[in-house]
Formats: sequence, structure tokens, C-alpha cells
Amino acid sequence: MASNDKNASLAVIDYEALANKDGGEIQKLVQACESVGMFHLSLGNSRMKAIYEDIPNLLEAGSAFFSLPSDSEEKRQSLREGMERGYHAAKTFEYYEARCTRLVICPLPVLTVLSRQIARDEYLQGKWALPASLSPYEERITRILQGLNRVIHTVLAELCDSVQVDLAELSDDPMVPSDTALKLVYKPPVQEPGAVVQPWHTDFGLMTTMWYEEVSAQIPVYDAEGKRTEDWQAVPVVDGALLVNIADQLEAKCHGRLRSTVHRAVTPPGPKKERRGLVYLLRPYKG
Ligand SMILES: O=C(O)CCC(=O)C(=O)O
Ligand SMILES: [Fe+2]
Repeated sequence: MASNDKNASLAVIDYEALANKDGGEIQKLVQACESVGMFHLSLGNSRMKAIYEDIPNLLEAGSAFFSLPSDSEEKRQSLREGMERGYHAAKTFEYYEARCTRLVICPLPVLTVLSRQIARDEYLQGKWALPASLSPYEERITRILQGLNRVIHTVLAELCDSVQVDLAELSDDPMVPSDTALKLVYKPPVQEPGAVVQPWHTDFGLMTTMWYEEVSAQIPVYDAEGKRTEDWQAVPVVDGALLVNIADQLEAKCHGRLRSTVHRAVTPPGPKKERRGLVYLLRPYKG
């Protein structure tokens, strides 16, 4: 069935309360992750709100890069064929890996969905070759990467504690090569609103945080027993909040207690617009 105009009603978890180990907030978090596996994480006035302030600027930088012609020197130098690991339903995507970053190009429609992935380990080891149009933003990218990493680890620590998973076993050493990456998402306004730009999938790895300018993601509608139906609902944008979902590796670690969220990416509603966002994928290798 096609998507409809339903809006998902996801829990809004307060980051500061979580960082202060508020029992009620932790319970709300666990409940959200056991049911749909996705929630909004409000940064509000927390010490992490700087992430939020840095994002719009970084998106501008991303647009400058993505709007370069596909045969430009900068883009060509970033390309190198590569593969992402693990199960992903978005197998129709082509993946290219730059010397120290990854550039993902979706062929539907050809060369119109671009996202740039910055591999964390290479970045932290100083092996990160930033294209000229992004290099003035290096400091901001660093701050965002570190901030998102801290936020995601705060959430992860509370979840692991609640579902008796040994956090140390997950071994997320930032210097060890992994697929953990920061991904800049950009899509020019060529498709009708609500068009599916990435088919449904679950993420591999532990957890993902996303930020979108406008509604850009959908999740299935679930029935009263929590079973997935054929219908889809839009994931609203909540001001001051990141969107977070559980991924396959964490679901497996806790024997399915936390749900790896099925989701898909869509173009924003309303008149045709650019689709812009920022995604941080925590994907250490150790299972
Ligand atoms: O927003 C997008 O383009 C896709 C985000 C996503 O679901 C992913 O990278 O796994
Ligand atoms: Fe995803």
C-alpha cells in the first residue's frame, strides 16, 4: 500500500535528564526502544545544544559541495569504489569510497541523491582528506562528530545498563577502523513530495542519529499487537531534537528486546524542495 498522511507519535526523550540518570526518563527511553525502536532526543538547553547550532552551517557547506558538477575535480577526487558491510535492504545503492571519506550515490534517479560519509577512525587519525568546499568547516565538523558521539554513547550506556548488555563488549574504539561515519545527506528537488528515495531497511551497527530540515523519513504503522502493517507514517521533525533509532547489532546483542527500526527515506512534503540532513551511524565491527 502507498504511504498515507499519518504522523508517527514518537517519544521525546530529554537528553539532559538522561545524562543526569533520571529514572523516569530512562524508563521512557527503554519503553520507546522496546516498542518502535525510534525516538526523538531533545537537546533543549543541555550542554549538547551546540550540535544543533552548528548543523545549519554545515548543511550550507554540504550544499556547496553537492552542487558542484559531477565531473568536477573535487568530486572526482573523492570517488573510489567500495562496499558497505552487513545486511541492508538498500542494496540498489552504489557505494563509492573516497581516500578518507565515503561518498554514497544512489542511482534512483541517477546521481541525484548524494550523501557524503566521513569515516570517524580515518578522521580522528588525521587521514581525512576533506574536499576544498568542506575544509573551512573542519572545526565545526569536528565539534559535531564529537558531540554526536557523546550523545549516542550516553543513550547507549543507559540502554545497555537497562537490558543487561555489557557495554565494554560492544568495543567502540574510535581509533579502530569501523563503518562509524558522519553522513551529509543532500538531494536536489527533482522528485515529487513523498517519493521514496531509500527503500525500507534496518540499519546495521548499534544506533543511528539523524537530523533533517523537514520530514524526510517514514516508519511502518504498527497494529495493536505491535506487528508491522503495510501502511507508512511520516516521522515528524521536532525542533531542538535529534531522531535516534536502534540498529541490528544492538537488537541482536539484547536478543531482540530492543527493536531495530524499519524505516525508509522520502522527499519532504509540500512543493519540491532540497532534502538535507545529517546522519551519524555508530557501527563498530565487533558483534
Ligand atoms: O536520509 C537518508 O537519506 C537515509 C538515512 C538512513 O536511513 C541511513 O543512512 O541508514
Ligand atoms: Fe537507515
